Amino acid sequence: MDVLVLVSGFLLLVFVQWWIRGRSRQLPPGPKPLPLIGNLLDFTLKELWLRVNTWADKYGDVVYLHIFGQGILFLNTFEATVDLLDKRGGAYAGRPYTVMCSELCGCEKITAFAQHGPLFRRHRRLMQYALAPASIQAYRPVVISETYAFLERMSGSPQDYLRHLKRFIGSQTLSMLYGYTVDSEDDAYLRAMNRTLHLLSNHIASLGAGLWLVDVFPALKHFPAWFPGAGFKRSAAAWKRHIEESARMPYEWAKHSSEKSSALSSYCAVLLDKFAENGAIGPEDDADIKWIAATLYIASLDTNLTLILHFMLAMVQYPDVARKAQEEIDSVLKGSRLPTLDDRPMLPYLDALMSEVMRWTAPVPLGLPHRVDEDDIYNGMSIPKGTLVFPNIWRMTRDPELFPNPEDFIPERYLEEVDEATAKKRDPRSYIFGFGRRRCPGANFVESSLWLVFAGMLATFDFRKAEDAEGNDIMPKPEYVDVTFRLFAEFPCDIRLRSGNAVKLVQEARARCDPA
Ligand code: HEM
Repeated sequence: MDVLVLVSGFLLLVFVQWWIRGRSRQLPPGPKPLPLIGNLLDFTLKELWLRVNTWADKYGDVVYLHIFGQGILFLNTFEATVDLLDKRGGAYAGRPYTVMCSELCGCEKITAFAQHGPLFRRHRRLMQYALAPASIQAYRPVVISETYAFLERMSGSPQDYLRHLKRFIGSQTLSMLYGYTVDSEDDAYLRAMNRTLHLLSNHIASLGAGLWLVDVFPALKHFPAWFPGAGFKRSAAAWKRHIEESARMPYEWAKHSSEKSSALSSYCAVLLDKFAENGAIGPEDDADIKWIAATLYIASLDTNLTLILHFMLAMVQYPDVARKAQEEIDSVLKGSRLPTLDDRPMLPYLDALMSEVMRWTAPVPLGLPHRVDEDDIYNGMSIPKGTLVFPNIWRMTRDPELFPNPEDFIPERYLEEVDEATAKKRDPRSYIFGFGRRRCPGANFVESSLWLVFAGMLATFDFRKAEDAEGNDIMPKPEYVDVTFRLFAEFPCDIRLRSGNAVKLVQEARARCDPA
């Protein structure tokens, strides 16, 4: 009898332990996977955020899937995202590790792809210094002069807006990072950097680039490059060379020119000065400054382009909003000059419009993936080490409780009086820049650079719908072309100078920026 009690007790203990372990290994809910390929067929590269939203409706706050065993977790509420990516930030700060991108193409040196380790921490410390509000003041003159140069080019041929925008964002970023002035669209540094961005987005590092076989079967990396089928190794070697060259060239230029007293103040100059104060710059610091600058270029382009294009789309689709913002600008400036950052406190409607652009755009709708570096449990659900975690920023910006009629563009929602907690929850800056230790370090910078573009464009141009051959308005319908950014191709619109005075104001503003 005693033996029976002992054995039953032992079996009960084993069962309880098994049950607890089983429960603790319970993965979050999600669509049912197929053997081996998992949920591969559930994914789409077209507006993936809409598909994820349907999973959120069906399965709730957290949704888990896998592709070939690689776990993928979507966090569908602000609260769940803060719980994991902010509050447990130390464990959730990794990035995906892939043989093709991280190893063969050498992208680990680019901060956005770096694992959560010593290089990442050094980079983030330097970025924090160089992109802090006090340092940003130093780049303001180049930001302003590039903005006016853009408005001047736009006033010559407004219908070429996409070309002007790409040139503007590239020139402004190179200028701010290296103190380098681009004088044509064919500039060698501009071309090299843009090719790096193209390689990363289309061939190496995004979902849109597809899945490399070597990432499913890592042993393939040991094949010699000449081996039939190992073409990926030859491509990776060529791409790696290009990426390194595109980072090296403008940085060498900045180092050389920072020795001259006439050098423009830039991110590189700020950091080179900081190191010079502490003695000679070591090889590790040198490499860090170079790769951070390249990272910042790569991170600036598509994010800025996505936001400015959505701003233009909103101005075309919501002419009353554009008119209201223009009336506010006119009432303060009376057509005497273009708006400057000092005018911002007098233009509250424009501020509300900018917040609404950020919310409505949700430029990186599913953020960038964070990799979990240790096994974790959340609300009784198991999150295995190595899972890639995506914040569902798209859903946060469409929360109907916070934003009634979320698909409509309504700046007035930001003019309502609300308590501090609600204001923080509704501020798109609380989520569009990502979370935790990976949160976008460029958030402070774009706050003033984007405001200046929006204010300048509204002061200078009218945005209308284009007309078809019969004179009917063409409703612009954006075609999203990227899986990471809400980036769309050109859309038909009719952009015109507001008046002859607008050209004069742009030319005067430009002239004030030119060194005497
Ligand atoms: C224009 C609007 C921008 C938006 C909406 C935006 C948004 C984001 C988001 C969502 C992330 C991922 C954060 C995460 O993993 O949780 C990110 C990362 C990053 N952003 Fe931005 N960004 C913008 C502009 C910029 C600019 C202008 C710069 C540089 C001056 C910049 C530099 C970076 C860098 C370096 C990272 C990688 C951070 C890391 O991996 O540690 N961003 N950004």
